[in-house]
Amino acid sequence: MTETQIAVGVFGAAGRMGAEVCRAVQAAPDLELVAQLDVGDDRAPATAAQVMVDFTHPDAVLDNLSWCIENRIHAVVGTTGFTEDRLAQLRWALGSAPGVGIVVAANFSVGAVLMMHFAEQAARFYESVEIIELHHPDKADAPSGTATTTARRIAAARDAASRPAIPDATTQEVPGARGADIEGIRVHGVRLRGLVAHQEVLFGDPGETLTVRHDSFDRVSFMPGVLAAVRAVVDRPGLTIGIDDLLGIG
Ligand SMILES: NC(=O)C1=CN([C@@H]2O[C@H](COP(=O)(O)OP(=O)(O)OC[C@H]3O[C@@H](n4cnc5c(N)ncnc54)[C@H](OP(=O)(O)O)[C@@H]3O)[C@@H](O)[C@H]2O)C=CC1
Ligand SMILES: O=C(O)C1=N[C@H](C(=O)O)C[C@H](O)C1
Repeated sequence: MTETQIAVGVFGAAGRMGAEVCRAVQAAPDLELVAQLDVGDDRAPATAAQVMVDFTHPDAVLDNLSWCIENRIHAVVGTTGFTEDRLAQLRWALGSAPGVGIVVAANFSVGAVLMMHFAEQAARFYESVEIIELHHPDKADAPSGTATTTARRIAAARDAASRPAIPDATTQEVPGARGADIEGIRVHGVRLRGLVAHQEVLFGDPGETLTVRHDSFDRVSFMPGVLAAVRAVVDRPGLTIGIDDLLGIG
């Protein structure tokens, strides 16, 4: 490792995302892969890391991050399941570790970040909006973190514009037919072999609709965002949510 390289470790290194992150870090001249950890592995090699990247499981991520904070190691986190309560726990824990940075992002693909941004911009103009997220069938969580984040951002934008509730005359429903209700926004999940990660945000007004769609066809799509976060987090103490700022979006 040269003096200018950032030492990086990966939690979930054998997983779909973790393996891709290991390849991306190894291919980047300014980064050095110093630890690849999976379930049950001794974390000792990770003490050599300046930044740990976590793509594991919502049940595992907080314990990994507590360990990072205790050991004053920055973290870049793509694992889903971050509720407001979990983010508050992280902020509180970071309070005892000045200088340590954590970036948590529901989606590291530049296109998905733009899709969420565009959807947020459109939100105040339309009477109706629904989200369809489409993923590979091996995904553990539904709705996706991206869909949940998008729904929250749209709900906040509608709220700020004093938009009334979305019209829906449904009175008879097979349970689940109208999807999940995330802060008043309907979110529908599709799990289909052949897919990777996709999302459509559908807006409707009298006489017109607008669809904002993003497709990740390959997990390489997440790597520029992950590496940008790894490079940025060493100089970004505290909690950063999303990579919009790092990409200059917003
Ligand atoms: N933010 C973003 O841009 C993206 C986020 N994701 C999210 O990342 C997460 C992982 O996705 P994906 O890679 O597809 O899932 P995988 O199941 O393929 O990978 C998760 C890996 O983490 C391992 N793991 C579980 N617990 C621990 C632990 N405590 N310490 C270390 N490793 C652990 C698993 O091991 P084992 O299999 O033995 O349990 C597995 O190898 C999900 O939450 C997903 O939604 C995915 C893509 C993009
Ligand atoms: O599990 C996945 O694959 C993905 N997870 C993230 C999510 O839940 O939003 C990001 C992307 O959609 C891929």
